[in-house]
Amino acid sequence: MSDRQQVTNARGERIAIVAGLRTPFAKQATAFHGVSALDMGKMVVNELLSRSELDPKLVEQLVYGQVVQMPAAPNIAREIVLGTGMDVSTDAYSVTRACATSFQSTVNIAESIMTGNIEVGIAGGADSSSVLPIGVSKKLAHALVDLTKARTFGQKLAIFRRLGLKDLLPVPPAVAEYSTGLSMGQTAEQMAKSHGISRADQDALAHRSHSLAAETWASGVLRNEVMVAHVPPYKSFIEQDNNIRANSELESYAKLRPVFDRKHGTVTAANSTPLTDGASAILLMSEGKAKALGYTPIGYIKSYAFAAIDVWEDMLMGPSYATPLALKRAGMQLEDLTLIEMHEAFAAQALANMKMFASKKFAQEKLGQSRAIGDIDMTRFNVLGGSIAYGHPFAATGARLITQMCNELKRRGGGTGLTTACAAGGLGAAMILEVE
Ligand SMILES: CC(=O)SCCNC(=O)CCNC(=O)[C@H](O)C(C)(C)COP(=O)(O)OP(=O)(O)OC[C@H]1O[C@@H](n2cnc3c(N)ncnc32)[C@H](O)[C@@H]1OP(=O)(O)O
Repeated sequence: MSDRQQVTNARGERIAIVAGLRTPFAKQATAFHGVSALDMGKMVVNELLSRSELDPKLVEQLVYGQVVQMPAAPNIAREIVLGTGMDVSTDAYSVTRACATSFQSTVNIAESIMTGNIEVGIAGGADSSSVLPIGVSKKLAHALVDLTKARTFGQKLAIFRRLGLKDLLPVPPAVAEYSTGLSMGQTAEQMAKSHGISRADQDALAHRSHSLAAETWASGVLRNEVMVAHVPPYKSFIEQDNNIRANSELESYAKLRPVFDRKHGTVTAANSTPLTDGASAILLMSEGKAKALGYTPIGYIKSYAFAAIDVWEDMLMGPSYATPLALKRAGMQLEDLTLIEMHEAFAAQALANMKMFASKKFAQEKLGQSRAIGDIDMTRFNVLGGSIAYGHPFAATGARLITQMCNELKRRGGGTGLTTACAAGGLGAAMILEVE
C-alpha cells in the first residue's frame, strides 16, 4: 500500500472547501448563556447557506457533532436540517471525536465526496458549556427506575429510604477522561511536569495567543468568517469572541494561582482554554461541482490523519502522532509547510507537542522514524493566535482551525498549512490544506 493519500474523487477532482463560518466564541455563561449547541448550530448553518447563496436543496448531506451530548436531541445534525431552511431529504448524521469532532465531520463529508456518493455537503460542530445535560447521581437514577416498577406505597417509601441527601444533588458533566477519571487540566499538569514545561513558557505562549488574536480582530479579517449572532430571544447579539484580552500584561498572568494542582502546579486560568460556547460549519464540494456552481474555493484538503495513544500518560499528545502521518500522506516534510495551526488546549500541551515535534528521540522511540518531525518556526505557528485566546467550544474548534487556515493562506498568496488538534481519549487529528 502506498503511503500517499489521494484526496480526490474518481474523476481526480480535489475536495474543495468552498466556505467556512462560525459564530463568535463566548465564554461559559456569557453571551450565549441559555442557548443550546443545537441552536448555535442552526444559526451558523443558516448563515453559511445564506452567505454562500446556495440553494439548500443542493446540500446532499450534513455531518455535525457535539461533544457534550444533549439527550433530548442526540442526532444534532438531523435537528439542524429540520430546524433550518434545509430540504427535509438532506441526509444527516452526527459524529463525535471529542475536541477533534469537526475534523471528523469534515473528513466524513470529504470521504462521501471522494467515493462519489455526494457532491455537496456541510460539516461542523457546536458545543455549549452553558446549556448542559445536568444529570442525577447513580443512586438516584437507579431509584427512579425502580420507582416505575414499585406498586405499593410501602415499596416506594423503601426506595426513597435508600437515598441520602447528597444523592439528590445534580451532577454536571465532567471535563474528564471517562477511563482514567483525570480531568483535561490534570493531564495538562502531568504533561507540563513530565516534559519540563515551565510556568513562564506557558504564560508567554498564552500571552502571545491573546496578543495575536486581539491584533487579528482589530485588523478586521475575521469578519468574513465570523458571523454576528443574534441571541434568542433576540434582544442581544454578539459580534466578536469575548475571551480575547487586548493589551494584557504578561505580569498579570504570573499572578494567577494554578488550578489543577494548587500546590505544585503551573496550569492556570490564563494558560488554559476557557470553557466556551460556539458553533462552526464548513461547506464542501467536489472541485468540479464548485466550479460548475461558480464558486472559488478557499482551499482544498491535501491529506488528513487520525491517531490514538494511551490515556494514562501524555494523553493530549495527539498532534505529535497524527501530524507525521498526515505529512507522509501528503508527501511533505514539516519545513515545506507555509503555516502550522495547532489547537492550544493548554499552553503546556501545545508546548509539550512542539517539543516532541523537534525531538529525534521521540521520533525514533514512538514513531519508528529516524528523523524528528521538525522544529516549529514560530513565525509560521498559530500566527493569528490560538484556542487559549479564541476559546474552545469543543466540537467547533476543528472547523475554526480549517477555515482560519484557508483564509490566512489565501491572504498570504497561497501555500500549504497544517491544522492539528489533540482530543480526549488520547486521540489526535491532523489535516493539511492547500490554497492557491
Ligand atoms: C483536547 C482539549 O482541548 S482538552 C481541553 C478541554 N477544555 C478544558 O478542559 C477547559 C479548561 N478550562 C477550565 O476548566 C477553566 O477555564 C479553568 C478551570 C481553567 C478556569 O476557570 P475559571 O476560574 O472559571 O476562569 P475565569 O475566567 O473566571 O478566570 C479566573 C481568574 O483568572 C483571570 N484570568 C483569566 N485569564 C487571564 C489572563 N489571560 N490574564 C490575566 N488574568 C486572567 C480572570 O480574570 C479571573 O480573575 P478573577 O478571579 O479575579 O475574576
